[in-house]
Amino acid sequence: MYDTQTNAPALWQPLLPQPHAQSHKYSRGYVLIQGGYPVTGAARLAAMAAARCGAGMTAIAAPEVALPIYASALLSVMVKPYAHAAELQTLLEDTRVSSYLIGPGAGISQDTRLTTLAMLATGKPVVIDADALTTFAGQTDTLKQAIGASCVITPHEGEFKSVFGISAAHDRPTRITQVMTAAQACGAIVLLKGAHTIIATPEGRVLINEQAPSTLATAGAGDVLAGMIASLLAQGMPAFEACAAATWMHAQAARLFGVGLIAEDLPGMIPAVLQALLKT
Ligand SMILES: NC(=O)C1=CN([C@@H]2O[C@H](COP(=O)(O)OP(=O)(O)OC[C@H]3O[C@@H](n4cnc5c(N)ncnc54)[C@H](OP(=O)(O)O)[C@@H]3O)[C@@H](O)[C@H]2O)[C@@H](O)CC1
Ligand SMILES: Nc1ncnc2c1ncn2[C@@H]1O[C@H](COP(=O)(O)OP(=O)(O)O)[C@@H](O)[C@H]1O
Repeated sequence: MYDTQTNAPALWQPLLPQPHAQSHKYSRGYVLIQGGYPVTGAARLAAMAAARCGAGMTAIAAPEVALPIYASALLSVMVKPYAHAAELQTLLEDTRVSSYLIGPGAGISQDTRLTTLAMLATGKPVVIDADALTTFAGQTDTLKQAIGASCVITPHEGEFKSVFGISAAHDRPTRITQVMTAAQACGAIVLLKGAHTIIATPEGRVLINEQAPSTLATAGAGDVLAGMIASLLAQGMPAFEACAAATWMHAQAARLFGVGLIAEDLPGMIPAVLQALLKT
């Protein structure tokens, strides 16, 4: 049996990170995002969301060929170009990095898979989304062996099916049980996205987020959510609460914006959502 709670700020609000007088940019959390090529929009959306959620430093590690695209479209987000795998590994080993995100726009390739494993090998929090998840299709055991503390995977239904080999059920109790079983099987927090997002830990904690507006069904909204989770993890928020807070704030940002929402609109709404949460 499980006890499913509905996601609400009371569950995580006191744990939201806040800067203090002694903070510097690196001490506020450093999110390193793998930037893809030729799909570059997804990592940029994630990076803007990570920065707006309070990480003091957000950087995109990008193949050298993509440097002009990333650098011309980003100001506060740093771009770290690499020419080959060894240079990327050096970027990953920067001791100041406090969380990683891989998947948005990464491409379904052996390189993406190896970079995901290299991120996991650091022992720091990792968010695995989109293409990076797909590179582990049907390989839950491999994921489980590689996953250490604070790993979050964020599949939509299609990715859930490809990684865990089962279609997410439509009836709620079965769906929740499936996500809990998936979390146990891979040893990570599993966040199954959808109109109602389910968040489950390997230890059996589970939450359901119910306040997302249907305007969130728009390209890139999931990339924004992944960046938000990575940001809260980088700032030291416990992983389950970071997932719950990011999912709630993501939905709230969309609600505040209203109709006509596109993914680019979400990062800019985060400050108003955070401000209201930190005031109450
Ligand atoms: N601005 C940018 O740069 C953006 C870049 N992006 C990046 O592009 C990359 C590939 O993105 P993508 O959309 O081609 O792949 P993906 O989402 O896996 O769809 C493939 C197939 O999966 C299915 N499917 C999808 N969603 C489903 C669901 N909820 N529930 C069930 N099934 C679902 C559906 O197939 P069907 O089931 O309909 O046959 C669909 O045709 C990826 O790296 C991403 O991060 C995007 O984030 C957009 C903004
Ligand atoms: N009908 C819906 N109602 C509310 N939220 C939705 C709905 N459909 C999708 N979402 C949310 O929108 C986001 C879509 O993410 P995802 O499927 O990864 O798209 P993308 O890959 O384009 O970023 C998720 O946060 C999901 O929970």
